Amino acid sequence: MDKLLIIDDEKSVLNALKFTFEDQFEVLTANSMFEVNEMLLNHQPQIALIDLRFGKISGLKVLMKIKTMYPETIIIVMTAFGTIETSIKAIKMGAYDYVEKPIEVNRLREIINKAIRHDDQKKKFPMAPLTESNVYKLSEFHSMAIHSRKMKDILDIVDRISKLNVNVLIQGESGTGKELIVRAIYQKSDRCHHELCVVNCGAIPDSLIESELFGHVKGAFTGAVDNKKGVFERAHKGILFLDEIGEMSLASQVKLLRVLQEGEIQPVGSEKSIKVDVRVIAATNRNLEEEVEKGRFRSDLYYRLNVLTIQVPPLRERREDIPYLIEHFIEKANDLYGTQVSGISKGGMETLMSYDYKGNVRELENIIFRAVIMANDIIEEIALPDLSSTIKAYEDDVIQIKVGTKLAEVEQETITRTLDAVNGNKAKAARLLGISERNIHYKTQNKE
Ligand SMILES: Nc1ncnc2c1ncn2[C@@H]1O[C@H](COP(=O)(O)OP(=O)(O)OP(=O)(O)O)[C@@H](O)[C@H]1O
Repeated sequence: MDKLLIIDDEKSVLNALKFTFEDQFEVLTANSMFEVNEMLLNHQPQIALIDLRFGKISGLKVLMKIKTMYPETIIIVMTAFGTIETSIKAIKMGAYDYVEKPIEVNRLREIINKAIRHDDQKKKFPMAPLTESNVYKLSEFHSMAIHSRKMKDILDIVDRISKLNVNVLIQGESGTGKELIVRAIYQKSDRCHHELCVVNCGAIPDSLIESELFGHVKGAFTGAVDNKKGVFERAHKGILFLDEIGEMSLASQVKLLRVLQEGEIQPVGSEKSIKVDVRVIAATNRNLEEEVEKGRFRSDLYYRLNVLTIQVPPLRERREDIPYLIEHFIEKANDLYGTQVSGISKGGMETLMSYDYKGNVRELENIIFRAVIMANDIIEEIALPDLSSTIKAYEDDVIQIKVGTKLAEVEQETITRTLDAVNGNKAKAARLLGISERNIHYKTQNKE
C-alpha cells in the first residue's frame, strides 16, 4: 500500500482524514515538527498532505523539507479560505495542487487520485534495448528498426531474393518503409557497388518522364542545353527504384515496358540505342491488380515488374514494432538536434500504442521528432495531429469540378485548396490527401 503522510496541527482533522483514507493508503500522521521529522526519517511517503498553517511553522518550510528529502513525493497543501497567494507560492515550490479548508473529502480524494494517475503516467516506460536483432543498418544514413514477426519475415524474403536478378514489386501504404526495403535489397545484392537510382514517378510530369528515364541529347527539345544521362543509364549494373509506379501515365508505361523487354534505351533526340543492365524495383501504395482491372495500369507491365511481390503491412497491423521504432527515432532525433532525451513516459507510450497511424511509420517519426524538441529528460506529453477536427473544419469547403476536366488539373486544384485550408502545412495536407509529404513537395515545387 502507498503511504499517505498527513501533516496538521489539529488532531481532529488528522483523525477524520486518517479514517477517510485508510482504505486506500497506509496513513501516517504528524501534528508537530518533531513528529514530521520522525516520520520522514522512517518513511518515504508517496503523497504528503500539508496544512500550510502548521502551528507557528509555515507549511512552506515543511514542503521544502519533504521536496529536498524526497523529490518524488506528491505534495498537496491545505489552505484556509482566502489565502490564494500562499497556495500559488506552494505550487511554485513544487506542490501538485491545493485544497481549501474546511475540506470537502470527495474533492480531496479526486485530487489525490488524479495526482497518482499523473504520477504513473510520468514514470518512464522501460525502453526495449535496441540490439542487432532489431536494428538493421542499411547505409551511413539509413537504418531500420523492427521487431514484429511480419517485418522479420519480410527481411527473410529480402535475404533470399537480394542476389536473384529479378524485378520486385513492393506494395504498401504510404510511409510503411518501402524505400528502406529497397535499400536493404540493394545492400545485400551483388549490385551494391553500382548505383541505386531513385525516381518518384508520381512527381515527374509526363512531358519530362522520358528524358528523366532515358536521358536526352543536346538540342532534343527547348531547354535541352546539354546531353543528359537518364536514370536507366546511371543505374547500369545497379538498381533502379521506381517509386509510386501506380501514378505513371499509360503513355509512359508503354515506353517503360519497351525498355524492360528490350534491355536498351534510346535517349530523347538520339538515333543510337544503348544497352543497359538494370534491375528494377517498383513500389506503389495502390493496389496494382485492381488498377489493371480498371484499365489504369497495363497488365503486361504489371507482370514484368511483379516477378516477386513484397506486401508491407501498415503500422497499425504490427504494433509490436512501435516501442522499438520510438526508441530508434528518439536516438535519431538526439543525434540530429543534439538533445539528450532518454525515453518516454508510460502515458506517452500508451497514447502511441493505441493511435491508428494513417501516415504509418513516417507519421510516428514526425510525432517523435516534434516531441523530442519539446521534452526535457523524457517525453511526457504526446501531441497527436488531430486530423478529424481538421477534416471537420473544412468539410463545407467544396471544389466544383466540371465533367471532362483534365485529371491533372483536378489534382492540382485539390492540392492547392487543401494546402490553403491547412495554412500551407505540407505534412498535414499530405496526411489529408493520403500521399507522401515528399510527393506534395514535388507536385508543388514547380508552382511556387
Ligand atoms: N522500420 C523502420 N525503421 C526506421 N525507420 C523507418 C522504418 N520504416 C520507415 N521508416 C522511416 O519512415 C519514413 C518513411 O519510410 P519510407 O520512405 O521508406 O516509406 P515509403 O513506404 O517508401 O513511403 P512512400 O510510399 O510515401 O514513398 C522514412 O523516414 C523512413 O526512414
